[in-house]
Amino acid sequence: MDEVVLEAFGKINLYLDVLWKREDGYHEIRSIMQSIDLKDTIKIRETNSGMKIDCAHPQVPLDSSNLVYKAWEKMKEISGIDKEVNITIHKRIPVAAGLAGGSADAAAVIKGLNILWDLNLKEEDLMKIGIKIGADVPFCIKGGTCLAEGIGEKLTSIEPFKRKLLLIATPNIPISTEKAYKNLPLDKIHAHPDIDRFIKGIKDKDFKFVAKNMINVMEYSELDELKIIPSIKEEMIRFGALGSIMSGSGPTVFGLFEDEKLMMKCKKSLERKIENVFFSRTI
Ligand SMILES: C[C@@](CO)(OP(=O)(O)O)[C@H](O)COP(=O)(O)OP(=O)(O)OC[C@H]1O[C@@H](n2ccc(N)nc2=O)[C@H](O)[C@@H]1O
Ligand SMILES: Nc1ncnc2c1ncn2[C@@H]1O[C@H](COP(=O)(O)OP(=O)(O)O)[C@@H](O)[C@H]1O
Repeated sequence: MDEVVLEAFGKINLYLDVLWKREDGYHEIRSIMQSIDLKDTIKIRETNSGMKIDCAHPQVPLDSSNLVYKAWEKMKEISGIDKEVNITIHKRIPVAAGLAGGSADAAAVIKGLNILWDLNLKEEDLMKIGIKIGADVPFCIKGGTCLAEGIGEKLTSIEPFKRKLLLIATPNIPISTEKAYKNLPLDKIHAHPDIDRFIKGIKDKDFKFVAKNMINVMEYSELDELKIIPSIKEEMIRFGALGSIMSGSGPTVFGLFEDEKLMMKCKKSLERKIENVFFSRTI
């Protein structure tokens, strides 16, 4: 085999709490991470003519700063295999949007090279490689519905929260994750919501409870780029979403709906002011 094609699924945070800043600059978090059916497609092909990345999306770098390049470098280092590859990214996940698009692509390359190079590494080993690239990469390798702790790398699968209707609205305002964390006034976040109760809601399949209790403390980040968030959330609720919050460091806002027709109406309304509005489902 000299070629593999993989799907790289995006994620949302159904719950995101930031606890404290560590000495290494990273933040300790507690999150419920959820895979969604919005995906990039990654093709990895062995080549002798130099490492090359192809992607038609103008915001995706094609050099060594691309997370797929870093994933290839790490896999070479760990396996001792020094083979060049051509990686083609079909980008559908909005970039720098809080949906972990770059991390999903890196996760797909880690999994893909494990297959292509016959490494037989276990999922846990792949996740350890993933954390060297980014905090969201281990989750993108594992997928599903997980409690994420530490900086996002300590993952515990919980009851699946599948096939829930999502409306996703991504304003065209790329946000740097680093800046969003830096501008988070941790001293003002006093009430940390009850995650155990939230997880119980997922286990009990209490969809309404989950939808109404979703929370993302990163919405408090003091960035001008995030000023648009409350109005999108309000519009989602006005049109019948059972709950609506920002995903990750934003600016994507998603709403959980029960009624497809209401969701359709909401999409039409939001499209008047937001560039990217689309339907998705949890997986
Ligand atoms: C906020 C979250 C929530 O799932 O997602 P996104 O909005 O990026 O999708 C994650 O914590 C983001 O994970 P990820 O985007 O992989 O972060 P990384 O590339 O590892 O780190 C980028 C920068 O964010 C900050 N960072 C990241 C993770 C974390 N737990 N604490 C941090 O302080 C650090 O300043 C780091 O330099
Ligand atoms: N494969 C990739 N896809 C998207 N962005 C990438 C990729 N590799 C590196 N990047 C860079 O990473 C930044 C964050 O991208 P992304 O992972 O989409 O956002 P987020 O962390 O908010 O989910 C982008 O600004 C982009 O320059």
